[in-house]
Amino acid sequence: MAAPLINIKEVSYEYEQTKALDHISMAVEEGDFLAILGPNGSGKSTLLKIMLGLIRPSEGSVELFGIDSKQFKHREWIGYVSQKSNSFNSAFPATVQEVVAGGLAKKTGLFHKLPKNTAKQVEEALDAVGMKAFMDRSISELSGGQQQRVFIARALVSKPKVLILDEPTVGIDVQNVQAFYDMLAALNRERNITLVLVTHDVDTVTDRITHVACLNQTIHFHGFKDQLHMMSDEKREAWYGHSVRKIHHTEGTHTHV
Ligand SMILES: Nc1ncnc2c1ncn2[C@@H]1O[C@H](COP(=O)(O)OP(=O)(O)OP(=O)(O)O)[C@@H](O)[C@H]1O
Repeated sequence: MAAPLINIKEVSYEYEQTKALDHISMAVEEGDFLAILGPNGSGKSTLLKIMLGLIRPSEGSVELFGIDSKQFKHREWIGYVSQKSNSFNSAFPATVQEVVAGGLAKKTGLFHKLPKNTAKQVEEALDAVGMKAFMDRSISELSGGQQQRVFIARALVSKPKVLILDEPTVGIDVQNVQAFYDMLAALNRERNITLVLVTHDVDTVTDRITHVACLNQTIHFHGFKDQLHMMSDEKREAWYGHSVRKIHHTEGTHTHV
C-alpha cells in the first residue's frame, strides 16, 4: 500500500505559554477530502503549519509522501491557501491571470508578458475553479468567493498533489458555499487532488467531504464523515465543550453539530 501523503506521528507542539497540540497522530491518504474541525484556539492552524513544514513539532515526527519532513524536498507538491489570502488591498492593480501566474513566479521569475506555456497553465488552473471567463478582469473587481477561487487557482497552477485550505469559506455568502464545495469536490474527484481544509464552522461540513478530524489539542475523532454521528456524548463534550448541539445525520445531506 502506498504511504500516506501526510503522516503525523505522535506530534506535540508548544508555544512559549501554551500547549497547542498534544500527541496527535493522523494520516491523510491519497484521494481524501478531509475537514479538520475544532473551536477557536483548538490548534487547527498550528497543525496546518506542521503539515506544511512551516514549524517543527516539539515532539513526534511528520512524514510527507513517505519521507521525513526534514528531508522532504518537494514543497511544490503541497499547495496552500491561507486564511488571509483574499484580505489584500482592494486597490491592488493586478489582473486575475497575473495573480494566478504569481503562483509560478518562484519558478519563472517575474514577467511582464506571460510566456506561452505559463499562460496555458494559468488558463487550466482558472478553468479548474470555474473562473476562466474572468481571466482579464482586475482581481479587485471580484466578489470574496470569486477571489477565493482565484487564490485556489494560484495554488493549483504549480500542480500540487495536496491542497491545504485554511477556512476557505470565510467571506463566501451562504448561497454560494455549496457551489464552492462542489468546485472543491470536482478538484478532488476529477483531478485527483487530495484536499485538507480547516474550519471551526461545523455547519460548513457537507456531503462533499470524505473524512473528518475533530481537533481540540488532541484528536477526538478521525474517520469517515458518515461515522461522525457515532461519536459519544462524552467525546463530543470534550471536543467542543458545552455549547454543542447533538450531531445528527439528516438523510445524507448535512451533518450538524
Ligand atoms: N504564535 C503564537 N504564540 C503563542 N501562542 C500561540 C501562537 N499561535 C497560536 N497560539 C496559541 O496556541 C493555541 C492554538 O492556536 P491555533 O491558532 O492553532 O488555533 P486555531 O484552532 O487555528 O484557532 P482559530 O479557529 O481561532 O483560528 C491557542 O491557545 C493560541 O492562543
